Amino acid sequence: MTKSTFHKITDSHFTKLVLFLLFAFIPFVFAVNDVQLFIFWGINILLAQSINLLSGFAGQISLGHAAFYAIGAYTSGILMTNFGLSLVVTILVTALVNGLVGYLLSFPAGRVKEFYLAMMTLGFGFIIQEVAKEWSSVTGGVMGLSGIPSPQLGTFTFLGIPMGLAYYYWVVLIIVVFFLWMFKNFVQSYFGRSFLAVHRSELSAASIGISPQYVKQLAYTVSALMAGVAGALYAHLMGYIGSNSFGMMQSIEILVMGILGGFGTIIGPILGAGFLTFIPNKLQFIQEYQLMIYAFLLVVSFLIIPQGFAGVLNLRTSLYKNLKHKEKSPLPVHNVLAKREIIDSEANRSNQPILTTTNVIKDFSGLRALNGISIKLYRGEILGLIGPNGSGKSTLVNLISGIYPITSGKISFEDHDITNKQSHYIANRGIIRTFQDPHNVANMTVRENLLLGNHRLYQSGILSCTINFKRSLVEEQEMLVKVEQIMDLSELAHYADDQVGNLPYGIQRIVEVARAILAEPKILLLDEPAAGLSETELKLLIQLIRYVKSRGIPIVLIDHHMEFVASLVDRVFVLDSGEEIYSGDMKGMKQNKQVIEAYLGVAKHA
Ligand SMILES: Nc1ncnc2c1ncn2[C@@H]1O[C@H](COP(=O)(O)OP(=O)(O)OP(=O)(O)O)[C@@H](O)[C@H]1O
Repeated sequence: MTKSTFHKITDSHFTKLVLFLLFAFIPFVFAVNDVQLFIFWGINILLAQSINLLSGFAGQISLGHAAFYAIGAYTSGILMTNFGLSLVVTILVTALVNGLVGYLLSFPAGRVKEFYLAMMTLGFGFIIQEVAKEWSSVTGGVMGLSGIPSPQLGTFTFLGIPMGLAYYYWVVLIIVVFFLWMFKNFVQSYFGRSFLAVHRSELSAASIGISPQYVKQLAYTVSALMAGVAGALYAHLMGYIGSNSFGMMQSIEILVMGILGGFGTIIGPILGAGFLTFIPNKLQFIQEYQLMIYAFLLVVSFLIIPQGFAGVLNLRTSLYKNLKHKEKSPLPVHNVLAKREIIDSEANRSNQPILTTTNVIKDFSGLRALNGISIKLYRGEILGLIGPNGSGKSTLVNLISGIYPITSGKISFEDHDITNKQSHYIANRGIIRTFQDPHNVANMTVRENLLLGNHRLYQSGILSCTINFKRSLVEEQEMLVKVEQIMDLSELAHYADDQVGNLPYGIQRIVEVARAILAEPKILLLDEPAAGLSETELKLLIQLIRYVKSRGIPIVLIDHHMEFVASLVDRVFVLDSGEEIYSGDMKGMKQNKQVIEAYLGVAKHA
């Protein structure tokens, strides 16, 4: 069976319905102990997807994830025992409380990375466990919280009806299926793609208008919410909770389920959760050596199957909704970009510039990379920014796009002061850039990367994307059509479903430029886009740049390839050691003594 046939079968509504019915049938076939195990699997699926969202998608390490599980279990248990609230209400309140805790944690956690983040989340896990142990008036302390209505003890009612284990199983099944459905919708929307973009590179995500801070806040909130619901289901299943159930070991178990199953996929963590639910239970002797076995599984997983079970089974999750985007759109290709007034750049000089830098200075601890640079960029023109290596070209683009803070001076865009604004803010205003080394998301396909370009144009809210409201589907469809069009224009259709990291370097560059075009820039900043391109790729690049210009969009073009620059630009601005040495047309530049000495002479011998 081919891969696509397999995906078609597993993705079809019919297969999903059959699976759901099979699972619904389980209480009729299996013994009580096994039904309980299936309930645990459901709870573990929520936990595994919760860490999958936070770590697998958004790239935020969490070593204390059991803390969210604990908060959910205690909140729900306390609400039910003390206030007699129903399961539906306790789950909703628990989800809200946990979401709030996750949101608050995102502020300190969002400020640190890697080792420090690992330590912080570990500390968070210990704190919550200690609070559960010591706050005995509320949590029952070391004795734990008992008396929670439980289907196992026959004390659980739902809508006034006593509920046995089988009924509880069905409730858990419905909740898990509902969450998985929402999870899939979320991951396959522009929200999910923004998570992976931030995971791979915050810098590059910000350059297309994604706020890393927002992504982290959302990731912690939703992840904590899911773990909280799992905690609530656990508390009601057991009828008793103690702080020992939410320690370091539980946090590691959650992590192992995600990693072993396959972070960044949907099916992987479901399999990982199943593995860690059923195997230790069937092989009781394992329990004594649990920590050692988990550690071993982690090492094996990292070394042998770094992408987990999902990787072994080739179960990659696509990051867009499978709408009928491949049907050719009636819109012609040139509608990818809204047409702006095309202004002759000569006549345009007397108008207001769209971008101005005034007396910009940039110091890097002792080194002055830019010394009082003032440039003006007018609508409809291509400005070449050239100069020898280390002259400050990229630094200027980094200042305009908000990557570096400016030492002094001012940058204005459409009459707004954008000096020292954050990168994603600047991108969202319409200044889009590419990098010297292509900054695509390597493990996303060409189509998914191009969809990232559209990010700043999406209007649908999080709920709309998660519940698949029609408006969000129509919007996604429109974006997919634009992606198809730009793929036609940039001859990328052939690579649409290939992961960008596996493609030749030149194609990766074209993908990045095409992605920038899809962001509908008001200004496009291209940092050495021709470097390393073959003749054919260069022609394609020129075609794309001309297309952008034909839509009236101004471009700042940095490159050392003089023929390429000369074939495109209206005027040039030449830098040497952070100073302006020439500004004007190409012809004048070629005759300018200072430029010949500083750059062109060198270029000849390079
Ligand atoms: N993050 C940084 N930290 C310290 N120094 C930097 C940093 N970025 C750039 N520089 C320095 O600033 C100067 C200008 O570098 P920049 O990368 O802007 O030059 P460039 O003209 O783009 O060169 P190239 O053509 O090689 O890309 C160089 O001396 C460089 O070493």
